[in-house]
Amino acid sequence: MKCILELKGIFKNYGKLPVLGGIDLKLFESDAVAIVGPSGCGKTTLLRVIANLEKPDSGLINRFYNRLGFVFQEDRLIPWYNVRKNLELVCDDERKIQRTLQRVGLAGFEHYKPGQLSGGMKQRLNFARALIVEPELLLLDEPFRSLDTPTKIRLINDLSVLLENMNIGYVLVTHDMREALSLAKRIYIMRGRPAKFVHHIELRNKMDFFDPSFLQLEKTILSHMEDAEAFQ
Ligand SMILES: Nc1ncnc2c1ncn2[C@@H]1O[C@H](COP(=O)(O)OP(=O)(O)OP(=O)(O)O)[C@@H](O)[C@H]1O
Repeated sequence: MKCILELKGIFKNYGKLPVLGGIDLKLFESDAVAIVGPSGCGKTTLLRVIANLEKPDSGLINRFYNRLGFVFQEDRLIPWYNVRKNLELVCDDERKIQRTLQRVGLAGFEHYKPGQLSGGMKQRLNFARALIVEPELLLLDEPFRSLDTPTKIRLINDLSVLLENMNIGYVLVTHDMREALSLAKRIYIMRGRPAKFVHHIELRNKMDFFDPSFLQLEKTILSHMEDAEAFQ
């Protein structure tokens, strides 16, 4: 399997605050990875380092992909532009706009402004903005935050199928174990100040949101995260 990204010994401080303390990670084509960890441990910082939006203080990054998509934690939509115009800001190829709207389930909503969309539809538009460039690697920073459970489950299922069909590798950052277990095949647990990966879990397949074996895995992951709270 082709490696698309390799991180070796990544360290990052913000001034005197040590945030990342030696992160190693290798991602492959069509990979499905989740990173979980307590709030403030450095998950977003790691995504920003991967996306080259932050420079690490030391460490090595090898990038073997051409295009990257990023779904940011905060909304990056322009409220006075409609759906189409929000996409045109990223890519003005009409065929790609149509195809992407179909893919994310927003065909027919081209003329809606973000304020006229539901939370789930707004997030579909955020996915569309990241997917329209047809990335080989997609970074997802808490993409289901503030969505109600039924909307979240529908979105997770749709996104999981879509990313698999498009052969896109992705890294999902989340606090939510169920999101991680539903979307990832490898889950890394980050903890400490500065943060490292302290544990990782390999799953044979992504799991259904209501899989009965969820509880045990959720407990295992949480036990590592609770240690983290005590550690800080
Ligand atoms: N630009 C910045 N300048 C200074 N400190 C920062 C900056 N960005 C983040 N930090 C600090 O770095 C630490 C890690 O932040 P980061 O946002 O990466 O954590 P996180 O795990 O993604 O948190 P959350 O899950 O709450 O989003 C925090 O203590 C935060 O205050």
